[in-house]
Amino acid sequence: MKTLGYDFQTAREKMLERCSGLGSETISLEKAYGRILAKDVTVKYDVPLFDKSPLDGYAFIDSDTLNATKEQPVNLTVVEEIPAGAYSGRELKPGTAVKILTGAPIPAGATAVAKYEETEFGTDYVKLFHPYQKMDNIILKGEDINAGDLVACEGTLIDSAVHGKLASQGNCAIEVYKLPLIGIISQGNEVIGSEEELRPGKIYNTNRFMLSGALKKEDFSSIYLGTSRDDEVEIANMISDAVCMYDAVIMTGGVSVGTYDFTEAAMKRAGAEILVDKIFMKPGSSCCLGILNGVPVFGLSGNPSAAMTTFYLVVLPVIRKISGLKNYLPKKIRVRLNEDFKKASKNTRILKGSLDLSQGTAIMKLNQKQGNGMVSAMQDAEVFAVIPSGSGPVDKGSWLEAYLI
Ligand SMILES: Nc1nc2c(c(=O)[nH]1)N[C@H]1C(S)=C(S)[C@@H](COP(=O)(O)OP(=O)(O)OC[C@H]3O[C@@H](n4cnc5c(N)ncnc54)[C@H](O)[C@@H]3O)O[C@H]1N2
Ligand code: MOO
Repeated sequence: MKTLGYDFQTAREKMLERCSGLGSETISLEKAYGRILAKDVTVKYDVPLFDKSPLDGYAFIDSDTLNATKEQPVNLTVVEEIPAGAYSGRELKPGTAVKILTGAPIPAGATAVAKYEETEFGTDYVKLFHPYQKMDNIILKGEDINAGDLVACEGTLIDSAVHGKLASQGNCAIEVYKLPLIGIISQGNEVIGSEEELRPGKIYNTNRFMLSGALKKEDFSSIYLGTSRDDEVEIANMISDAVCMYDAVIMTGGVSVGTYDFTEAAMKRAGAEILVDKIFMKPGSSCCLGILNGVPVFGLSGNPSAAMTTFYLVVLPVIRKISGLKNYLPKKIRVRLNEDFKKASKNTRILKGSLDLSQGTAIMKLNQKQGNGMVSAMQDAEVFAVIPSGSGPVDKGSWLEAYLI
């Protein structure tokens, strides 16, 4: 008897509120890409560290150019060259200029930069043909990042931009959350491995690869722990072992109400607390989700598309949260259907499709195969759209709430 049924948001919340980030570890900047910050990082050094030139040209004092015209240019004496990486200790005097290269520090006293193309120059002079304003073509110290600013807060993914910001502060040790490792268990007397000979009634295991691939796409590592027979004790033992070694366990199969569906009984036998035993959506309603020794255990449908629906809407956000990520929920958008969806939806229905952004709006191209047991239903899927329960057929051009997967 199923008594713990919820909409997918509530089911997800039930699991999320019982899970949190693993401990932290300190790693080098070299290894930081793709990891998640375990504490706020503030800036030590201004970026840039000094006022600098954005151009190859000449630096000078703006007031020297007050009367410069095309006909009567101002002629300044070039006293020095400052390439990037060099530094001039001299203060610039009126009537003089320095040749300066992109990225080089502006010398003391200089207040403007002109690019080569606007000047006429020789080795020891430069002519300027119009007046310049104070700070023309000067990148100011701290303009990009100010010392004391927050580089990124706890729970942020170190993507290439954040990695760059961290790198701007020198070779620092970075505190990140430990990486979760996920165990995958398949279930079913009918399920065989791809190396095995196909016999009548048997099927090849597709779910383990769909799950491990979807995890890998988000940089989560998983290990396939094998396929159990439809046997309550065997499944319970696999779950008990798995929660000692892994930070989350995902199983498929055996969550319905048939004679050979043992997931819930096995989870209970292993000592798990069951938090959800049904989700009000199609596909993906059949599931059994719980916690054992603080480790989330997800029993998903054996049907491939049903399993992946629950995976993206419920399981992945929980795994993201365990990994320390602050933004763990799937991104919500609105999409327009590219064709009629003719069936009425008694339950909340999750449609799969791809996104076409070429016409300036998010158009969802419905996958032609939507069945809960179909492997093809997930092909090219980028977005899950939600048809609310009780809806009739949905017309082409209708707007639906959707989630990016
Ligand atoms: N009397 C009822 N029967 C069913 C109901 C129901 O409400 N009442 N719900 C149906 C729905 S909806 C779903 S979804 C499935 C859920 O089934 P199970 O989670 O118990 O999964 P199995 O029966 O073990 O398998 C279902 C299907 O998937 C195939 N399978 C299993 N594992 C794999 C794998 N690793 N790779 C590929 N395919 C797999 C399996 O052979 C079955 O065909 O229950 C309905 N029944
Ligand atoms: O429960 Mo099934 O998972 O609706 O497709």
